[in-house]
Amino acid sequence: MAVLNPATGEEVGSVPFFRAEETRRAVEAAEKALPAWRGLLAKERGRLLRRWFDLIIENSDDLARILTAEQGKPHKEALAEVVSGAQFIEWFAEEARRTYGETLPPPAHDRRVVVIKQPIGVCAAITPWNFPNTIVTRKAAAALAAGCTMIVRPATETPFSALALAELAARAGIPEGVLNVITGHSKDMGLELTTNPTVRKLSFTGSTEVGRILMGQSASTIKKLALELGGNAPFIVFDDADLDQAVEGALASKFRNSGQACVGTNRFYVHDAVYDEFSARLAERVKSLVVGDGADPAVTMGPLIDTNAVEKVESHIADAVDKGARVIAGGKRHALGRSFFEPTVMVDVSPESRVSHEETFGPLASIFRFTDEEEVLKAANDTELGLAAYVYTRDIGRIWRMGEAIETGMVGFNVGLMANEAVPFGGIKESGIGREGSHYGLEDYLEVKYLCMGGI
Ligand SMILES: NC(=O)c1ccc[n+]([C@@H]2O[C@H](COP(=O)([O-])OP(=O)(O)OC[C@H]3O[C@@H](n4cnc5c(N)ncnc54)[C@H](O)[C@@H]3O)[C@@H](O)[C@H]2O)c1
Ligand SMILES: O=C[C@H](O)CS(=O)(=O)O
Repeated sequence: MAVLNPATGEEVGSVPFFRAEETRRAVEAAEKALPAWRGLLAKERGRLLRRWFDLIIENSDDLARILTAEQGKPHKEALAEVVSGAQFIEWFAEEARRTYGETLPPPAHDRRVVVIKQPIGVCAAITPWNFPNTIVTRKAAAALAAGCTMIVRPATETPFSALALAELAARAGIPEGVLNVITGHSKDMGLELTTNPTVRKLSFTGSTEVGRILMGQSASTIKKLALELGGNAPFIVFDDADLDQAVEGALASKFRNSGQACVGTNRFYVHDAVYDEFSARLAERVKSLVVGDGADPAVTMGPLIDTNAVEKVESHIADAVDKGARVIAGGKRHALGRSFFEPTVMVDVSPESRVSHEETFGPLASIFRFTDEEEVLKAANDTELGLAAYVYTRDIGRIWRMGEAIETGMVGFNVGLMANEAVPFGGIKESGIGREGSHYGLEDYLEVKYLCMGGI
């Protein structure tokens, strides 16, 4: 299966196109490796993960170049993703030793209660193309730290980042079968991973539509699930906001990875009192982005993953303009052609527009107006998705009211980027189940077992 560079159309390389049989073999390899891996001391697993982290950092520039070649993001962003991904491994290398159990007050004089934590077992991961390094490591590091083994099926478009990570894991001394990367037919592999009874957990990151399919397929074997799905993040700017902070936060939250980020802003809500100034300043800032091949160090925004993604952005712009919106920056395909698109800012967007309920997943900032807190909270929550939200205000009372009332798994106040290895990353409603990163991320790969000691 050929992998193409989205910036140039050139073939980056090719990978095997496996199907269900090879997937079964990968599951068997993970099952075979499990007893020895879970039998290691936690600190022994931690040392191997730490070595993996060290090798990734040593090879971070090459990993970033692989990432840019297959996914398109600028080298600087790719390097940041590789380092961020490695930091999940560093975190779980340390966290491995903190899979604590406990004793509970006995229910009777002749009983004692002990609670232990054990690894779930063989786990599977299916990952998307937009962050092909860090979304693999945040799953694999937690799974391996807990004593699980894992099969990873990376996105069709971006397999090499995962394959390179697996190569470095092998060089770090992580035994064969502990981390397995397979490439090939997504549906066949997904069906095998969701219905094979040896696989006890599936961790999926991708669209809500596919998450729904995989959740259904997993029911036949009652698999544990971690689902990191679609987003529709609101970015709310109140009249007391620091507009310098808000514009820089907006640029990071909206235009990182050409807007192809699940936690990226999808809807801007700006108070009437600062609407014109914020919009004009964001449009001006956006015009400074340099669009091109991410391998060029001067480039700050790469191509979209493919022309289907471009067509979705165009359809959102056309729909919004039909309903009264105005484009004040960008608005069309870039002169470079292929899947390059001009970073775009639209104002006076109607709440009836598709973009208020559909994830654009592209470099389009759609700015809605609001006048009061109640109105904007209602609008922000008017979606079946609930991953991330951003609020710019300096009013402490409002921060608490919005933080508690917004229906998302994560809320950033006066920041545009908030994901890292030490925090519980994840969504609510149809944005998913479970958390990745922090000790919550390790708990997601452990089973709780109750031991009842009688006859004391
Ligand atoms: N919540 C998060 O952390 C997060 C992170 C990144 C991306 N996403 C979401 O992912 C979407 C974009 O990524 P995408 O286009 O890769 O998503 P996608 O759902 O199309 O694909 C995700 C993965 O699933 C595979 N896949 C697709 N159909 C499948 C099937 N029927 N059975 C098994 N596997 C299948 C794909 O090959 C890919 O590996 C966006 O909606 C974005 O919001 C969410
Ligand atoms: O697409 C969403 C990813 O999870 C990006 S990150 O977690 O913000 O790095």
